[in-house]
Amino acid sequence: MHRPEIMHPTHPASHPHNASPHGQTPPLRLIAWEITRSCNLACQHCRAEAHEEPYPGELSTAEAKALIDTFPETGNPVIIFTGGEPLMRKDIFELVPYARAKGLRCVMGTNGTRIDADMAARIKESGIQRCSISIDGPDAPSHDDFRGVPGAFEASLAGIEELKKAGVEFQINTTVTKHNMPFFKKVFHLAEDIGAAAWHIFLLVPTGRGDAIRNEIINAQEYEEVLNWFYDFRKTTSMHLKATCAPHYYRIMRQRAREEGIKVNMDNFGLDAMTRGCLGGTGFCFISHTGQVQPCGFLELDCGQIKTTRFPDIWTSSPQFLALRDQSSYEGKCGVCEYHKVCGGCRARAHTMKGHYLKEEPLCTYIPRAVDNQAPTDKQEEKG
Ligand code: HEM
Ligand SMILES: C[C@H]1O[C@@H](n2cnc3c(N)ncnc32)[C@H](O)[C@@H]1O
Ligand code: MET
Ligand code: SF4
Repeated sequence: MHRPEIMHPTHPASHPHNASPHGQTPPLRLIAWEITRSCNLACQHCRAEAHEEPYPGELSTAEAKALIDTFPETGNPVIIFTGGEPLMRKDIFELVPYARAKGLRCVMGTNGTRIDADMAARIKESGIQRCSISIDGPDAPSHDDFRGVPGAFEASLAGIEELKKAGVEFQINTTVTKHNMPFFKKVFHLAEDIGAAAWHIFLLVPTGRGDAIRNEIINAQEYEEVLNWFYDFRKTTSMHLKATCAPHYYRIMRQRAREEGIKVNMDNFGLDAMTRGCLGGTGFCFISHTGQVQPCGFLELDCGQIKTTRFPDIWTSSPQFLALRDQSSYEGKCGVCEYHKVCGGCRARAHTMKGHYLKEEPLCTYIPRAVDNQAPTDKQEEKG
């Protein structure tokens, strides 16, 4: 399928020639913007702890448009309109065309349950280039239980059918947990069967409501297993597969390619060869429903507030973003790992499970060469 517009954002370090408007500041590739936190579902893992009622402090239409005006100053980012449930925001079909008119590429992250024929037509007309729909199990019982509302599975699939009829490309987003790991392959096949352009997996981050289901996080060994399956699935499908919140995938991809004698380059791996596991603060950022800028939606660090500081200035100068762009500020094995530039570890998990966003990724089995040379006690700790 020809998909000229929705580029897979690449890691700025791979593009030293990419001139930035702010000297050393890398261009923004992707912004996830939580335009509302209200939502009609009640998912067990929701980072936003979203509920149906309106949230105070959401940006007004005028504030939202003024924010959009500043996006082109940061590069040419893809804007992900997310939530909460973005379709619950009343002015969504005013904001998307406004952003399109500025030349911005726009996509939407939705649970899909509210998309009927009329909504699908409006989405198409607004200029949204792709929708992600979250599917967390291969059938109604597994999905609905996790998403907190009976009928959610059928409603999401019906929404997808309407998008297809309206000619809107879609991708499936799936959050991997202990509960659905046994059905991983089935969800992959479901995504293929219904014609998804891509399958993006999210690995549970214990934040928001996700904190209460920490025991559902797969362990480091299971991560290796899932990401190795993911690598193998790649060879069998034309869907684009992307591991989000599982930055170790980009290490595993290189380890497997080396074993198989395949070079990691654009010819063999497309843009996966150019991107990085965690782009938070280097090519990606998140803007909350109230205008707080964060490295990602799962890491609630206050990197600046767009109501008081211009968004491009936050992207250029936030101390947290500057730290995330500097390998020497990373602690533990992530700081010395030879895969640092292609992985980076999940900063949100480091924050919620190890106490600080610059600590090492807690769920990685890999022992970097620099650590392997140290005393056995260190190695034990790394393995634990
Ligand atoms: C093209 C359509 C796409 C859609 C609709 C989409 C949708 C989403 C959504 C809904 C989120 C979650 C934001 C949140 O609510 O916290 C997200 C996060 C993210 N996506 Fe995508 N995405 C798309 C493409 C891509 C591509 C091509 C990449 C390639 C690198 C990508 C990388 C990411 C990253 C890094 C995050 C952040 C996850 C985090 O916060 O750690 N996305 N995406
Ligand atoms: C954008 C994607 O993020 C997922 N999502 C929401 N909350 C969490 C969390 N705590 N951990 C991982 N993924 C999450 C949604 O289910 C959606 O599919
Ligand atoms: N509500 C949408 C989904 O479930 C997007 C945001 S999830 C925090 O995919
Ligand atoms: S994960 Fe998405 S669909 Fe589920 S409650 Fe949160 S915002 Fe709503």
